[in-house]
Amino acid sequence: MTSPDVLVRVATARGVTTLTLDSPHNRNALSTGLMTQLLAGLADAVADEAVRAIVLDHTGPVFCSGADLKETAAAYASGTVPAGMLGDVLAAIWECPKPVLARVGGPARAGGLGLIAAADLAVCADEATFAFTEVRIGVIPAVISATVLPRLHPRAAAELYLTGDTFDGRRAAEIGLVTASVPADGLDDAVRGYCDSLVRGAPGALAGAKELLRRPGTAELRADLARLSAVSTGYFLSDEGREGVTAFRERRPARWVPALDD
Ligand SMILES: C/C(=C\C(=O)SCCNC(=O)CCNC(=O)[C@H](O)C(C)(C)COP(=O)(O)OP(=O)(O)OC[C@H]1O[C@@H](n2cnc3c(N)ncnc32)[C@H](O)[C@@H]1OP(=O)(O)O)CC(=O)O
Repeated sequence: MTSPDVLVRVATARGVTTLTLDSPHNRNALSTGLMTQLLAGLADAVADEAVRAIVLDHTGPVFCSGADLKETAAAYASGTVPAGMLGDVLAAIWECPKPVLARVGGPARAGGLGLIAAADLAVCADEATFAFTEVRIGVIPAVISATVLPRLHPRAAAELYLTGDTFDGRRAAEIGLVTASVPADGLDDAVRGYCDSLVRGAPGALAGAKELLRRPGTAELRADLARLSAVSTGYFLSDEGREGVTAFRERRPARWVPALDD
């Protein structure tokens, strides 16, 4: 029997801590509770000298469905939305001195793509699907841009941010959103192979190599994320954001203004 209060499971073996998003009922949506536990799991893995690498995994069919739109809908009553914490999570992954690898066995949407892009390595199943759905919800991929844009070609970013269209694992690998896309039955072997390589590295050298990869530096990232969190909050609180989130909760198409001609 698993406790509903545990949204991120932690297991450590052979130098690798696996943080498993475990909220399948809402497709591992980025609720405040899940993000709090993810931040705690990351901090513990960083502090543990026995840990050389971190894997972000998931239970259920979906890697991550992005911002928790039901929590957001409920928060409208208080005139605010829980948008800021995602920036802290992305910064914690991006700045983590230990390599982080995302194991993506199923779909990821919007904020979930921020997690994948923040990770140093990401391996997905060919059948996994991806989409920057934000504009269809009336918001923009603001916070996640801090990690996604350094990975993507500007042309791919423009196409995918503006259309919200769904793409598969092979395309995700082509455009650099993931490191590799493999048949689903080879996913665990591929993840294990990368982890075996990662744990062979000297811990200090791994941290130093990550710092090189993160230039121009973490101060800029933090400042960028603070600004982007405010932008994101503004969109979630806008008329379009409220309509998109409400339409999601009511399981109906969003009604944008002005409406399209028939
Ligand atoms: C970070 C920033 C922005 C965002 O992240 S906006 C979030 C955008 N997210 C989405 O558009 C994803 C919405 N979800 C889906 O498209 C699908 O659920 C899925 C991920 C493709 C999975 O499909 P599947 O058929 O497997 O599951 P269901 O659709 O039947 O959903 C099951 C269950 O889960 C609930 N749920 C799904 N996604 C969310 C979510 N994001 N938040 C809350 N709840 C979610 C869904 O409502 C169902 O619940 P029921 O009670 O069973 O109805 C902005 C920035 O970067 O700044």
